[in-house]
Amino acid sequence: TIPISHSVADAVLALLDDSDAAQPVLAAVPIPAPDDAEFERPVNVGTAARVVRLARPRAGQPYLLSLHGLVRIRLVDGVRPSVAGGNPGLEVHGIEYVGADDGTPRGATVEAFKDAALRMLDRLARDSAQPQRKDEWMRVAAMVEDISHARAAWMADVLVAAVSGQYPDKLAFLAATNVDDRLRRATELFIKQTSISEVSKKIASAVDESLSRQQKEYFLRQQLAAIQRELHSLHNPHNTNPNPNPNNANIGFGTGAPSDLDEDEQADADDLADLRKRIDAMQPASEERKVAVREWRRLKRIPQGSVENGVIRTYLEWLTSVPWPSHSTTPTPGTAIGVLRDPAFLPKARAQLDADHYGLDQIKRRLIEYLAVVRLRAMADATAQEKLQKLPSSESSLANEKALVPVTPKITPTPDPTPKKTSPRVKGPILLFVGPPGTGKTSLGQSIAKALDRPFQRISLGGVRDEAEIRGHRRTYVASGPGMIVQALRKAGRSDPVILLDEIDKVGHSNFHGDPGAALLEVLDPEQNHSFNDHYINVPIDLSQVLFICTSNTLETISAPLLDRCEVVELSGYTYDEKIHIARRFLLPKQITTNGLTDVQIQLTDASLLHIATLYTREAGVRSLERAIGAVVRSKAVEWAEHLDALAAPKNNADADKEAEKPWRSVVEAHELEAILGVPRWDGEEREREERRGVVYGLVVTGMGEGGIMPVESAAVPGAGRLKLTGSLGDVIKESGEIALSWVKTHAFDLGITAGRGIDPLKVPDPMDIHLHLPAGAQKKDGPSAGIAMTCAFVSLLSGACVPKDIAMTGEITLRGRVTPVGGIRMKVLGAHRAQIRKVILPWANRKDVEHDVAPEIRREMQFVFVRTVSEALEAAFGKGTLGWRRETVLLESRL
Ligand SMILES: Nc1ncnc2c1ncn2[C@@H]1O[C@H](COP(=O)(O)OP(=O)(O)OP(=O)(O)O)[C@@H](O)[C@H]1O
Repeated sequence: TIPISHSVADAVLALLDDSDAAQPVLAAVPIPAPDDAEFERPVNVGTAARVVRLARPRAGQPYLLSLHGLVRIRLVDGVRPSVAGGNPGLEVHGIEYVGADDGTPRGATVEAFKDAALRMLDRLARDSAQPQRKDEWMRVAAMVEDISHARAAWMADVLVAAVSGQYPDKLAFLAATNVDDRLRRATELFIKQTSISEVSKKIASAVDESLSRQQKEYFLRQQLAAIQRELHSLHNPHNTNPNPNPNNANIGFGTGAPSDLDEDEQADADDLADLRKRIDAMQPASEERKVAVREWRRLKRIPQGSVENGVIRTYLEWLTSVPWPSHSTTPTPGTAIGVLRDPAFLPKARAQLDADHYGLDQIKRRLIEYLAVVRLRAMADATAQEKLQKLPSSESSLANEKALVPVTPKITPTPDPTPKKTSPRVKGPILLFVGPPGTGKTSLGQSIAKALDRPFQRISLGGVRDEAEIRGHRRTYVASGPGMIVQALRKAGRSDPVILLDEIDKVGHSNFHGDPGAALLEVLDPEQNHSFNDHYINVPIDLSQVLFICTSNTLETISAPLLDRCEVVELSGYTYDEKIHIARRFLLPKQITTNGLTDVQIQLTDASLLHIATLYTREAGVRSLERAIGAVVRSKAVEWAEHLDALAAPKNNADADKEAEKPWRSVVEAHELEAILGVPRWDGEEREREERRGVVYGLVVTGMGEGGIMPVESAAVPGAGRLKLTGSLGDVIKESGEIALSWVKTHAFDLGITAGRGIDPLKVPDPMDIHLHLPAGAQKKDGPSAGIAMTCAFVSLLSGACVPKDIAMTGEITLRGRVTPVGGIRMKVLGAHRAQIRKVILPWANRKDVEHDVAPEIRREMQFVFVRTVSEALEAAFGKGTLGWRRETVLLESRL
C-alpha cells in the first residue's frame, strides 16, 4: 500500500472506469528523483501489479493505493520525459514481462540463503518491541526453515519486499531474474541488514550503559554531598551556611574549619589530574615515562576504591615524584653547573665553611680541594656534552626530531629510542668523615651543600639491617615502598642533592634480609650508580649527579670494599682552646637565640666556659658542651623572666620590690655553675688517679672514636706462675699481655728483679700468679697498642718502682723488645690532654703523626717521648736510673 498523488489517483480511477477487469493490472516502476545519486539510471525494471484497492481515508488526505505484485517487467526503451496533453510526465515505449526463472537453485545457495534469512528474522524478532510482531517474525522463520528448494526464490522475493533495506540493493534484486542470482543477492542483503542491526544495537546498549553509569555516579555523588552537608551542619550548628564550599565538603568530625585533610572526591579528581600532568611532564620516550603510562592505563581500567587501584596510585605518585635527571645542560645560574661555573665559587665555598665552623683548617683545606675537583670534573663534563650536542650527530638529530613529534603514549616493543642522558655528571671521590660524635661531621656536610647551592638530605644508617631499607620492597609486598635513597631524592626534589649517609659504620652485615652493605656499595660506586635499581620503583635511577658524603665514628667496622670507595677525612676532636672558641662563636649565640634571650641578658666568661668544658664534659666533640651551655642559658632565662615579673608587679609587695630593685647580673661566673649544673662530673678525677705499684696508664680510642686514658692494673696473687687477664679482652690484647710478660721474664735479671739469669720471677722466691685487669670490664677491648703499658705494669709490679700518674703511653711491642707504631694517635693525644696527662710515651714511628696532626698548643703543653725499644719506654716511664739495670741492654739485630 502506497500513498499516491492526485494526478496518479485520477489516472488510476480512469483506468478502473475504462477497464473491464475488476482489478486492472499496472506497471509499477520506480522513478528516482532527478538529484538522487543513489539510483542507477535509467531504471528499466519494475513489477506488474494488480490494483487491489484505492481508498481515500479522509478528505484532504492522499489516496492510498494497494497493489498486488505479480511478475517482473522490463521497460523496452526505458523512460523518457513527455509533455503529452500539455502535462509534463514520463513516456514509456513498450513493456515486456520478464517473469522469473523458476528453475531449482543450487543446494549450497539455498542453505546460505536460509541461514542468513533465519539469522535476520531472529534478530528482527528479538528487536521488535511488540510481542505480536515478534510472533509474526517467528512464524515467517518457521516457514523459511521448512521451505523447499524450488520455492526458495519465491520466498526470497517475499522477504526482500518485507524487510527494510537500502533501495539500490532492492532494485538490484528486482533486476535479477536467475534463481541463484536472486538468492545470492537476497542472502547478501539479509547479512547486511543483520549486521547493521547488530552493530546499532551494540552501540545503543553501550551508550545506554555509559549513560546509566554516569547517571548512577552523578546520583551517588549528589547523595554523598548531601550527607556531607548534613554532617557539617550537625557539627557546626551555628554555621548558617550549610556548605560553605561544596567542592570541599568537610567530613571531619568535630572540626569546623575546612582543612587540608578534608577528603572529597573533587580533591581526588584533582589528584588524578595532577598525577596525569606529572606523567605528561616526564621526559618523552624515557623508561620512567613508559612505565608510568603503562601503569596509568592499568589504573584507568581498575575500579576506583579497590586495593589494587590504591597500590597503583601510590606507585605512580612515587614514580612521578622522583626527580628524574633533567636533560638540560644550559648553564643557567642557580643550576648545579651554573653554580660551579661561577668564578667566585671556591672563595664563596671557603667563606661558607669558615662561617659555619671554627678551626678544622686542614679539613677545610681538604674540602676545598675536593670541591675544586668536583668543579673541574663537572665543567669538563658539561663542556664535552655541549660539544656533543652541537655536532649534527645522528643521535642528537634523532633527539631533536623526537622533541618535535608529539608524544604518543603507545608502547611498542621496538628498541628503546631513549636519547642518551646528557646531563653533566658531577662525579668525585666519596668523602668519608671519620671522628667522634659531635665533631661537626654532619654540619660540614651541610656546609658543602650550602656551598654548592644544593639541597641537603641526611640518611641515618645506624641500625639498618635490611637491604630493603636501602633498596625498597618489591611491589608484591603488602605495604611496600621505596628505600631510603629514593625517599631522600624525593624530599630533596632535585636529582643532584648532597646526601649524607650518616653512621655508615653501623650498617648491619649480610644476613637473611640481604646485605645492606652491598646495596650501599651499588649506591656509592660511581661505575654502577648511574643505574641504581630500587626494588619498588623498578626503573633504573641515575644517582651519578648525587654527591654522597659518608660519616662514621670509626673505620674498624666499615667493610673493606666500602672503605675502598671512600676518601677518608679524619676529625679527631677539639682541644679545650678550640672548644672555648666554638662555644663563644657558635654554641652560645645559638643557645641564647633558641631560649629567647639576647647577649645583653647573659654573658659567660672564658673561665666559665673552660670550667664547663673541663669539669662537666670530657668528650672529643662539642655536643655535651652545647647541652651544658643550653642548661646554663635556660636557667638564666628563668631568672630573667622572674626579674621581669618582679618589675611588672604592683609596688606593694615588699619581696617583689626588693627583687625589682636588684640590678640585673648578666654574667655567669665559674663558681655559680655548680648551682646550675650540679656537681662537676670530672672534678677530682686527676686526684683519684694514683701512683701505685703495678698500675700504669695506657692510651685508648673507644668505639665512638674518642680518645682517652685507661689504667692497666696488675697484682701478684699466690699461684703457680700463670698470667690471668680480665676486663673483656680480645685475643690480640691477650697475646700482647703474654708477649709483655715473656719480655719481662727474659729481662728480669737485667732489670734487677731476679738474682740470676734463667730464674722465673713468678716462681722464685715465692710462686705467684699475675692478674692483669683493664677496668670498665663491661667494655670490649682489643688491639695491640697496650703492649708497652702492660710491660711497664709488670715491671712496676715485680720491681716495686712506680710510674708517675701523669704519664700515659701507647705502643705495640715485639718479643725482641721493639716498639712498633699504632693508630689513633691524634685522638689518643687529645684524650690524654683532656685527662690532664703531662707526658706521653709513643712509638718512634708515630712522631710524624704528632707533628702533623696534634695542635701546637697541645704540643706546647705536653711532653712527648718517642721510643724505639721497650728499654727506652721503661726509662721514659720510670725515669732515668730508677730501675737497677745490671748492664746496658744491647739489642743485637739479626743481620742475616
Ligand atoms: N668546628 C665547629 N665549629 C662550629 N660548630 C661546630 C663545630 N664542630 C661541631 N660544631 C657543632 O656541634 C654540633 C654537633 O655537630 P654535628 O651534628 O655535625 O656532629 P657529628 O660529628 O655529625 O656527630 P654524630 O657523629 O653524632 O652525628 C653542631 O651543632 C655543630 O654545628
